[in-house]
Amino acid sequence: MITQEHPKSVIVIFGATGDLAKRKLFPSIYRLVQNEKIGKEFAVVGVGRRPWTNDEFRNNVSDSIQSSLKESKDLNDFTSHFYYHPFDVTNPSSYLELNDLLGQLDGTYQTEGNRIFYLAMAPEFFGTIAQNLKKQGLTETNGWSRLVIEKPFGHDLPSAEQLNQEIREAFNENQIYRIDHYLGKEMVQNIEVIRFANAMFEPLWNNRYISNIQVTSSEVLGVEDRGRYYENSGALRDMVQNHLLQMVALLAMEPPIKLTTDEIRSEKVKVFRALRSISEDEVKNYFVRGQYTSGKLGDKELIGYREENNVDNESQTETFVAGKLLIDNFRWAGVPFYIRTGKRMAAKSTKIVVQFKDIPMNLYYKKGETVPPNLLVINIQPDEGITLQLNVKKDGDAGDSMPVKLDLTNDFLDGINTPEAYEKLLYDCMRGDATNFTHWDEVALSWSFVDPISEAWKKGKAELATYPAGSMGPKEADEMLEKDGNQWWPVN
Ligand SMILES: NC(=O)C1=CN([C@@H]2O[C@H](COP(=O)(O)OP(=O)(O)OC[C@H]3O[C@@H](n4cnc5c(N)ncnc54)[C@H](OP(=O)(O)O)[C@@H]3O)[C@@H](O)[C@H]2O)C=CC1
Ligand SMILES: O=C1O[C@H](COP(=O)(O)O)[C@@H](O)[C@H](O)[C@H]1O
Repeated sequence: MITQEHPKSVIVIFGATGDLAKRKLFPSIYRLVQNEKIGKEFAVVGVGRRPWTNDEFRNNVSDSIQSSLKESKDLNDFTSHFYYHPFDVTNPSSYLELNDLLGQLDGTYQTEGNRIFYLAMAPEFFGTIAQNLKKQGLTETNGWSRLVIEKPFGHDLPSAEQLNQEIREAFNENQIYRIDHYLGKEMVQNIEVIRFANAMFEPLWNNRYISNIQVTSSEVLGVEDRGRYYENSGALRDMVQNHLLQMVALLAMEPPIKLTTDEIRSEKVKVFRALRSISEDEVKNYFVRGQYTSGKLGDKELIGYREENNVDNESQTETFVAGKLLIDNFRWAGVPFYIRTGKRMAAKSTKIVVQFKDIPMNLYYKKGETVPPNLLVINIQPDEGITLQLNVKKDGDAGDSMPVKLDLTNDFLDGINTPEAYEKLLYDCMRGDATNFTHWDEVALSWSFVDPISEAWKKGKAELATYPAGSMGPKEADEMLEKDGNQWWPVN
């Protein structure tokens, strides 16, 4: 059941001394309190191995908030709800002491026995933690207990199945919240509303009127200090298996009969089932992988991926992926969904471009010229909003037209006040709303789609292209669309 307001809970963060907790989780909890989404009935217990005291932990939380948010007030009051409990999560007996602390905090903060266990740690610990929580009795409370799991959920389908089995021995599916932070982004959540609340789009949202859909998520950052993780992951597992496929599912799904978690998830699952699987030998025709070499962004000289920390100097890991997806159902037969993502690209931008089919006859452009297509652009980040590219009469020339953009960016959204994705997802989890978390079926189907691609690459069945850091990816990604008579639309 979904709680309507002011959910109460103790939140245990495993990995509370790590990067994700500091950059995303603490500021999100702070904003939930400041925005009065949660009241005083909450406590946070941080777990890590570092021998910090409560005070050291609280100082770290304060620093994180001051460095991530423009304004911070009442920090002492806020951090007084935070407790640190150091232990190695592989040590079963330590969970008993943690349970005692949770019992005390339940009483002090009147959290009604509700517990969130947030696993902000490397995935190899997920199964162990879940099982220890169950075995040592931490899930037996008067209230509810929920498990939030960070990505990546496994490395491929077999490892994801194994992990799922371990977790399911301790928690039911309805207690498990697999986070995909893209599903918490305002404009990703807006995809459904734009599609299903506007009479003008839904009738056109099919293969009769849409030529192709492009989903780009480009990053300016390189791998930073995550080389060790990224070498085993690459862009396919890091971004495509989760964030990009989730956006494709939201764009392609049928209208759910109700806005409930189960109905929405079941429509997304149907999209994953209709995704045309690609055999290892076909991968080179549908996917391009690339790796950045040294380059320049503005005045800044950038090193190549192989020179980054903890990266093999002969690494074959892809830092860029572009792909062409086909969805074999009545609505989408014949419409390519092009996706691309990469690190060290020219711009930080997540954008969806829906390109409509050409008009049947060109009355307005000169012979040989084509009328620019109508484009619906959903800007997910850094700007949020939508633009619609239409053709209008060219000034003073009755027989000519030109494209203009109907820009709804500033009119309805103020990016500064838009809640962080993690803030929304944490709040959803506290309220028991799992709609914007991924169900196991979605995870399993997306691995089934991705596994032959990574297998083909591992076996060298497709070239690893290169691109200079600071560019929009390898030329092979442009050629993939050119073969279909299409082109990538600019992201900025
Ligand atoms: N950082 C990011 O931007 C994103 C991260 N993620 C995911 O979030 C998770 C965490 O990532 P991130 O914060 O970057 O990782 P970090 O390496 O920064 O943090 C790892 C955390 O795990 C703790 N830890 C490691 N081993 C143990 C152990 N045996 N017992 C107890 N604590 C332990 C560390 O504590 P200590 O050192 O004190 O032992 C530390 O708090 C990963 O699954 C990652 O894939 C997902 C999306 C984005
Ligand atoms: O999950 C991940 O996402 C980030 C990009 O997230 P965004 O919200 O900044 O678009 C990516 O940098 C990271 O490698 C990946 O693990």
